[in-house]
Amino acid sequence: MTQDELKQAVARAAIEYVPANEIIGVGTGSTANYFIDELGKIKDRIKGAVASSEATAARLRSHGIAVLDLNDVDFLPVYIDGADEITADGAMIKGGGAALTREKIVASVAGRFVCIADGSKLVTQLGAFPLPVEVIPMAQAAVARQLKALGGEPRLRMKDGQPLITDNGCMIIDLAGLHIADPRDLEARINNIVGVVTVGLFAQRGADVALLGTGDGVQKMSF
Ligand SMILES: O=C(CO)[C@H](O)[C@H](O)COP(=O)(O)O
Repeated sequence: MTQDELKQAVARAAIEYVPANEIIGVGTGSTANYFIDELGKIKDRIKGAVASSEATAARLRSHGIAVLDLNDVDFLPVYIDGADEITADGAMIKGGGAALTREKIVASVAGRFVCIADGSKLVTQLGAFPLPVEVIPMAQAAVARQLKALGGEPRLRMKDGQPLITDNGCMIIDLAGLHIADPRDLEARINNIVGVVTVGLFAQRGADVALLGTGDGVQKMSF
């Protein structure tokens, strides 16, 4: 199976986690896009969705799914999203699609985080994928110096020759070369740097369930 077929398989499997007559949280990225396409097929079963990015909101709307403002929602039973890396205990690196801040916010309001990913995302230690950190633009150089002091190699994410600007008007620094032995501790330390909006480590609040696409079918892990 191709990587896209594995992503489609987990997107289909995730429909089982969508409760009827509720509002759910929806993530960002290619796997989340496949999930949105599946959700479109059962759209009358849910009340609507809270999106973790403008791109996700547009795709949900294109399927006729109501997109709600998180400020009008008290609780989401489930948040369904992809990951760039996930460990066997549910800690993740996210933000490859630059949506980490809204992803973390929407996930924080959800009862259950269901991670959907192809099996290549399962790792024994986080860090081979450069860790995304969303920063306030005026602080990007100062934050980069502090991130370098943590042992990584910071690089400002670019798009079309310019710094990428997120949905929040901020920038992304990707921190390469880390071997993350204690994800919760590193999450706290990076969160503590002035000028950091969000770090793409999802360890303090990791996944509750992971659906991983493999050649032998969808592997389910609960944490
Ligand atoms: O965190 C994310 C976006 O900010 C995505 O979940 C992550 O990058 C995985 O993307 P894909 O499903 O395309 O592999």
